[in-house]
Amino acid sequence: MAVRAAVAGASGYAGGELLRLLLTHPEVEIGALTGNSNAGQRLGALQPHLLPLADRVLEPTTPEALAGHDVVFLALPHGQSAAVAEQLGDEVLVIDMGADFRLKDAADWEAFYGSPHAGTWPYGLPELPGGRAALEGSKRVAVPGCYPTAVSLALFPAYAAGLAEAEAVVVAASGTSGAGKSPKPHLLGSEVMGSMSPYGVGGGHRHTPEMIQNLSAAAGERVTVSFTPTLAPMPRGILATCSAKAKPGVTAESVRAAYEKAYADEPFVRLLPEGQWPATASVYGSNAVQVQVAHDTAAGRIVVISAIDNLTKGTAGGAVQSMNIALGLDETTGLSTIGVAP
Ligand SMILES: NC(=O)C1=CN([C@@H]2O[C@H](COP(=O)(O)OP(=O)(O)OC[C@H]3O[C@@H](n4cnc5c(N)ncnc54)[C@H](OP(=O)(O)O)[C@@H]3O)[C@@H](O)[C@H]2O)C=CC1
Ligand SMILES: CC(=O)N[C@@H](CCC(=O)OP(=O)(O)O)C(=O)O
Repeated sequence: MAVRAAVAGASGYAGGELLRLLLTHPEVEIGALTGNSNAGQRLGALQPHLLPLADRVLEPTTPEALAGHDVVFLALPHGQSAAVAEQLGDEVLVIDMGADFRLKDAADWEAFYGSPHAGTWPYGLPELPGGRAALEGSKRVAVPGCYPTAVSLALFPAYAAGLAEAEAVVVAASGTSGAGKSPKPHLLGSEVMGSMSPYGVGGGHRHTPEMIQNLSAAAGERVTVSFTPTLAPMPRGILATCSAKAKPGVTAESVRAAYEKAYADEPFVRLLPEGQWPATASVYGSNAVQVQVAHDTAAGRIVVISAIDNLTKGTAGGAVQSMNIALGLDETTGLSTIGVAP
C-alpha cells in the first residue's frame, strides 16, 4: 500500500524540491499540498517545473488539511513547525525540514533563534555515528540544516577517529536558494550576480551550534567551530572548506584510512580518488555528497572539502532518506546520486 504524504510549505524552495523527489518515489502517493500566502493558487503558477502537479491547488496549512496521511513534511519557516506538529497526533510520521527540533540545548536555541525551544527530535543525518538507529521506526524527524549537513559529513570522521584537535575552521559557500524564496534586498539579482560575499561572520550564524552539537558528539568532547558562510552567485550548491589541527602522530595515510572506513558503505557519500576535488556542479540535483581530504603537513592541519546540493541532500533528499529509514524502506528509494551536467 502506498505511503500517503502531505507537504506543508509546498510553494517554497524546500517544498518544491521535496515534491520533485516524491513524484518519482515508487512507494509514495502525494496527498495534501499546503501553503500560506499562496493558498488558493495553482501549484503550476508557483512551481512550474513540477508539471504532473500543475493543476493541484494549495490549501491553507491547517490540521484538517494535513490529517489522514502516513507522513507529513513540514517545509515551513523557523518557529512555525511546532504548533502545526502538535496538532497532528502521535501516529503520523512528521518530518520537519526547518530548524525547530534540531538542537538539544535549549539555551543554544534561544541564543540563536530568539524564541522558546520547542524540543528535540531524532536527527535526520543517518551517516553520523548511531544516526540510522535513531531514525528507525521514529515518528518524528528533524532534518539538519544545509550547512551542518555539508560540514558534519566533512569533519565527523576525523573526530570519530580521534585525529583532530577540538577546534575546527569552516568557510562555506552556498547558492542563493538556501535563503528561501521570499524576496530579500541582499538577494536581488544585481546584488548577487558576479559577486561573492560573506555574512554571519564571527560566530553569529544559527547553524554554528548545530555543527558543534554534531562534531562534539563524534569527538566525545566539546569541539569549537569558527564558521564563515558566504553567498555564491549560483542557485544551488554548498562547497564547504573545513579544517582542524591534526593531533600528534597523524599522517596523510591515517587520515585517508579514517575517511575510507567511514564512507566505504555509505550509499550517498563519495570519498573522491586522490587528486580529484568536490564541486557543486557534480552534485547538482542529486543526493550525493562528495568529500576529499588532505593532510597539510606544513600547517599541521587536516583539510576536508565537501560538496552537496543544499536543496537535495541538504534538505529534501535528506528528508526522503530519513523517511525511508523511519518507515523501514530501503534507504535509497526514490533518491539518486546522478547529477545534471553541464
Ligand atoms: N532552502 C534551503 O536550502 C533549505 C531550507 N531549509 C528549511 O526549509 C524550510 C523552508 O525553507 P524554504 O523552502 O527555503 O523557504 P521558502 O521561503 O522558499 O518557503 C517557505 C514556505 O513556508 C510557507 N509559509 C511561510 N510562512 C508560513 C506560516 N506562517 N505558516 C505556514 N506556512 C508558511 C510558505 O508559503 P507561501 O509561499 O504560501 O506563503 C512557503 O511554502 C525552512 O525552515 C528552511 O530553514 C532547510 C535546509 C535548506
Ligand atoms: C544562502 C543562505 O542564506 N542560506 C541559509 C541557510 C539555509 C538553511 O539550510 O538553513 P535552515 O534550514 O536552517 O534555514 C542561511 O544562511 O540562513
